[in-house]
Amino acid sequence: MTTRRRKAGEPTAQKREAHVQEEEGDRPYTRVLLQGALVICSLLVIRTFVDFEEKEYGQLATINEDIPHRFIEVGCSSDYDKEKVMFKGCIPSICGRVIMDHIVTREEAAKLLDVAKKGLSLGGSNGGASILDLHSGALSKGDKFVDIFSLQKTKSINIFTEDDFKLYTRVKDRIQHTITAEFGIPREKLFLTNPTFFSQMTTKPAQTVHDEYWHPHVDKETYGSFHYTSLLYLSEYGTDFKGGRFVFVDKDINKTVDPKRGRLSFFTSGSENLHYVEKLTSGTRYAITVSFTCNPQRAIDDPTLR
Ligand SMILES: O=C(O)CCC(=O)C(=O)O
Ligand SMILES: [Fe+2]
Repeated sequence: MTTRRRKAGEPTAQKREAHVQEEEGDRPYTRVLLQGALVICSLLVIRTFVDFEEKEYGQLATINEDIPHRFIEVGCSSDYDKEKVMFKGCIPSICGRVIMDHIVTREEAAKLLDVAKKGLSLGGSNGGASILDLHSGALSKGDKFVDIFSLQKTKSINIFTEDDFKLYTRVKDRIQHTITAEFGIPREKLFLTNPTFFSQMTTKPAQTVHDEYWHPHVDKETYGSFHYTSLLYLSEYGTDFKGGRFVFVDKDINKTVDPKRGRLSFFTSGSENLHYVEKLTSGTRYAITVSFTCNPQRAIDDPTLR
């Protein structure tokens, strides 16, 4: 039998055992500590992310709200300075955004949706957004535009009725009247301008840059003649489509407008109202962009059945 002498400073057998037990007991304790730290870190990350999301998006009009009237003033950009004298009384002196859910009824919006669908069924872009302009007849088809009225003739079909046009004009007149009342413009100083169009947005990838609806833009720059832009929503965020919210790009936080059938949103068209539409993630979104100008030379007539 061999025995070994304990060296000076070497722990006794009992001490060694106690130490081993301590180490083994330590491991789960350390693990619990680490797991705790991990949970706290994850919670912090989630919190930061939620904060970021909240900072990124303020909600101006949600799908669950019913909004008789909401006016949000924003400081006017200098975009109108050169035109103030020329179009006195019409150029905005107060700029802003307005949401009104009761100017157009849900029934009227549903009928306009039918008009949009039957018109767009004759065409449709290769992806992204498609438009139908009842004034000029322009309809997206593939990677270009065709004239829907000529197309009707070639196909010997009549898809629109007098009533469709009457409804469109009646709704447009009401929107125009609402904008003049809201911004204090004499009625005879504001004119419908082009392009005024139905839009259809899908998840199908856009093939041309014109069909990419998700880029931030200023309507006054993009379309030239616009002073007031209005958007009438024909379908619903969350049920008819997902994604596709309208977003005002602001310095502090972006503000969203959820499209809702019959919801009217209008705003001054300068760079105080930079905006875009979020990419859709499912479904199809329909709206009408109804555009107004203070420049009588850029006025367009009501559309007629041809
Ligand atoms: O449909 C929308 O919500 C916005 C469309 C738009 O920005 C435009 O037509 O210029
Ligand atoms: Fe726009």
